[in-house]
Amino acid sequence: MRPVGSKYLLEEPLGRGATGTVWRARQREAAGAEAAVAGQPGETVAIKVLKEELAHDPEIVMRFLRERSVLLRLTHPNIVRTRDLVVEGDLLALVMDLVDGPDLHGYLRANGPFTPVAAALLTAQIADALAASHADGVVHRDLKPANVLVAGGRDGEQMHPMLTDFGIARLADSPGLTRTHEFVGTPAYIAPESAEGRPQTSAVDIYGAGILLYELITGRPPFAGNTALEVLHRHLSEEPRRPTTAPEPLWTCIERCLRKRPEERPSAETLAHALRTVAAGIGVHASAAQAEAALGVGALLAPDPQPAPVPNSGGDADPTQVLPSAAGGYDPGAATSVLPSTGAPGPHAGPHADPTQVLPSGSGPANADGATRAMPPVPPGPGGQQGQQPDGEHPWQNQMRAARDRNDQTQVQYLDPSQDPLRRRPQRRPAPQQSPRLQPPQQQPQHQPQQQQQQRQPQQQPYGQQPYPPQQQRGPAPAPYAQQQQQQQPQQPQRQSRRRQQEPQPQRYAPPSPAPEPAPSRREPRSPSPNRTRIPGLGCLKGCLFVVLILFVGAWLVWELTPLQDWVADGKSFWEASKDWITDVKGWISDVGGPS
Ligand SMILES: Nc1ncnc2c1ncn2[C@@H]1O[C@H](COP(=O)(O)OP(=O)(O)OP(=O)(O)O)[C@@H](O)[C@H]1O
Repeated sequence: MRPVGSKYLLEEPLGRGATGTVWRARQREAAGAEAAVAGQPGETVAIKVLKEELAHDPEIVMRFLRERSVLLRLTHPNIVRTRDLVVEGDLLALVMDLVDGPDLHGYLRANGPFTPVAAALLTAQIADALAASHADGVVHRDLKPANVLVAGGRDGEQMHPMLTDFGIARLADSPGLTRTHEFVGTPAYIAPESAEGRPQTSAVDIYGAGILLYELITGRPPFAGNTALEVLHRHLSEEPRRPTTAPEPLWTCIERCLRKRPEERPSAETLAHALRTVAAGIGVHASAAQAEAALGVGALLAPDPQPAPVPNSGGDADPTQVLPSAAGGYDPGAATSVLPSTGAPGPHAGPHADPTQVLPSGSGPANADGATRAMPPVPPGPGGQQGQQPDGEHPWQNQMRAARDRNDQTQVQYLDPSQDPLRRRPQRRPAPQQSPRLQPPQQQPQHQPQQQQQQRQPQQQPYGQQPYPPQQQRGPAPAPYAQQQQQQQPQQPQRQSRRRQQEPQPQRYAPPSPAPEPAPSRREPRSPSPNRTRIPGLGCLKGCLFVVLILFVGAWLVWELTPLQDWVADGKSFWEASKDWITDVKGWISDVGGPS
């Protein structure tokens, strides 16, 4: 097992995403005061180890530390709690509560679409989580089924969705990673303004909630295509079609969320209320008043008057400029990608964006937005003045060093390379309902079509053995909800995860010393052939020569050892005798016919 910081041990990978790998891990000892949750020795947690390329980028490391307080204080029953942030050497990790359940993407693939009532109630809880985070100035920006973990749901329990990956989009959105004018997100879930590089607000999460709701009731997102470019175009230009399975009030909610103009979308709080009204009014036990309220849900869905802004999220859109570059393979349902933005660089983004713009300071444009408000104050430097380190050190580098010092206390212990969990990949296991996945685009150099090719793969299946309740058996739900859920068959759920293409693993723990445990037996590698030179046709030539030799020897033996020679001689006499015989016959014939 591999230690992360001095407090945690990674046990097994749970899944891999675009920004890192999530591990089941165990707490070695209680975390320090800097953690939001101290935890107990032996406690199981989930740890997201961010990709090395993120961890190597000083800008991202600083952003990681800057976001520390935002992430740690974000608590809500429908948000996966971040317990601690670990900086160890150049390893960055988020310690989270371990959620015992599949993600919504895997659940959906295993169980099929939800009933409208169930989908409305589930999305209402997700909207609750969004409302709480938006109130705190935090916009998720990567809402999708894979980022919703589902706890509960067994033995009649009600499903409990929990939103995860908060702040990850913000981390990955660093100029260090995206370098040029790009955005981080999932094409199927990207809001039009993000696709165009226009400024983003919390309305992007509402758009994501609309897509999610659509996917929950149909099993697929409304805008699909073979390339990211195609999907982006559809988000920008196509109106979603009402699915046959969507009751009118529910469609009203979806349609409002999917408005192209962000300022026409409702707030998360309004959406949650509207969805509960719809769920109560479309069930079979709905009263006349409830049904009427559901039909009038449009009146509830007023546009959000004050959406929370996303800092540095583009501007000055020019869709024609960059859209054609957003081509490439595309996984419609899954992966978070770093995509080229479809807009021109805005005042706070782009290749020349000044990262310090997002640093809290007394004034300036960065301070005007909500997310900046949520950031912790800049600590004073050694000289007591913020941002004025003698060697021009970035004000956040103190924190970075302090965090590293804190975590570098980790004892360096021998780790057999074959046992290093960071070298292992999530296990691929057969899955009953694995959906075929398309290859998403891969990240390309600057100004090129880029996306990260990712592949979902089945992974450890902690739920594979346990019957997860089907949507129609999901426990004490509101009466209409429970009744509506009697049309679908139960299936085994499974967790699914994504794996980026051949992502290199951190290899920091391989000091040579005796192995504490015997390494698992491995197949002996096949020894290479001694004849390493391959001559085309040599085998055939050798075969032919061998056959000729055999024939020659055989013929010689037959000639010498059999009476063939006598037979040949006899054959000559016989031939001559035959000729004499023929001559005699001819003479006889001429004698017979001659005088007469
Ligand atoms: N707190 C957690 N508890 C249990 N499992 C988790 C937790 N967080 C993530 N997982 C599992 O790990 C998988 C991978 O998580 P990750 O967030 O890296 O994936 P992702 O959201 O698909 O990736 P990305 O958004 O970076 O493309 C998830 O699909 C989920 O099954």
